[in-house]
Amino acid sequence: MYTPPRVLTVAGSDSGGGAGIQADLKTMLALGTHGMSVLTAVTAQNSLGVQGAWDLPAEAVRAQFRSVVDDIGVQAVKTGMLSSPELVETVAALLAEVTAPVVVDPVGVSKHGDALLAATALDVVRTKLLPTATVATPNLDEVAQLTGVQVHEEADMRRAAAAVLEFGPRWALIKGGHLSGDAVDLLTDGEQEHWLRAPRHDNRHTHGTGCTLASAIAARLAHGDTVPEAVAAAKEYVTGAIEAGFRLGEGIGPVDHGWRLR
Ligand SMILES: Nc1ncnc2c1ncn2[C@@H]1O[C@H](COP(=O)(O)OP(=O)(O)O)[C@@H](O)[C@H]1O
Ligand SMILES: Cc1ncc(COP(=O)(O)O)c(N)n1
Repeated sequence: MYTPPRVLTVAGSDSGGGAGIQADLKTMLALGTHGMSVLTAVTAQNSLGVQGAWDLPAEAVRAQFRSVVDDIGVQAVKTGMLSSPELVETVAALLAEVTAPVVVDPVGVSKHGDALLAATALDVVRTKLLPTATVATPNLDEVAQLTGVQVHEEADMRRAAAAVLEFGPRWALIKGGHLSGDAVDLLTDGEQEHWLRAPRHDNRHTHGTGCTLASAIAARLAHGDTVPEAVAAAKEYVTGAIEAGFRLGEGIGPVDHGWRLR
């Protein structure tokens, strides 16, 4: 009997279904894996923004993680919204005991500018969470928050990646989605350098792009891809999902996780 690779997301819930745990699980299914979740926080969220957010107790995060890892096992893990210093610390300690590859999306702020990580948690992200990462996937705002490096053009992305690698992830994927022109990301481990370039789709329905990309990387890693192979496949998937993004509610709609099924 075939058993699909198992992938775990440790992230927050987006009630609107476009980002967070919901985006992660849809992506994992679309890429042929069995998705599992450790919920860190619950948000009341829709296409207009985040209307409320509540953290789960650290004990609940630890218990979910134990339930999944001790019985089912994981072949890759992805982290997203971790919200508070205490939860970042808790998750970093749990990840330290995992041998599977870990994709850390250091989620800071939602597309609408709502904070999803306390400013007081930045230091724990730098010193405890990033060192556990096989791949860290900051967007340009997160790069600036974590390293102080401001990226205004593609040429600045090398400096940004070097600054992120200082915190200890094996690979840094600097996402250039917030620049103009082609959607260009830089993947590097400090030696190899891979530039991933896709046409920019003029589609405002981009809610969940970062979550989707990071989960797709984790799913491909669980299938056994190398990091460069996984990131290339994930970039292709997220680009198609952005192109197919659709209107939902009155604001920014989601990417289409099911685009390959249509
Ligand atoms: N309009 C767009 N067209 C095509 N690709 C995009 C677009 N916006 C973002 N991307 C890509 O989506 C992925 C997520 O990037 P980004 O939006 O910067 O992350 P985040 O959601 O964390 O802010 C990256 O691969 C980026 O290049
Ligand atoms: C619960 C939750 N987690 C993450 C994001 C970031 O979304 P994006 O992928 O668009 O940066 C979000 N809006 N909500």
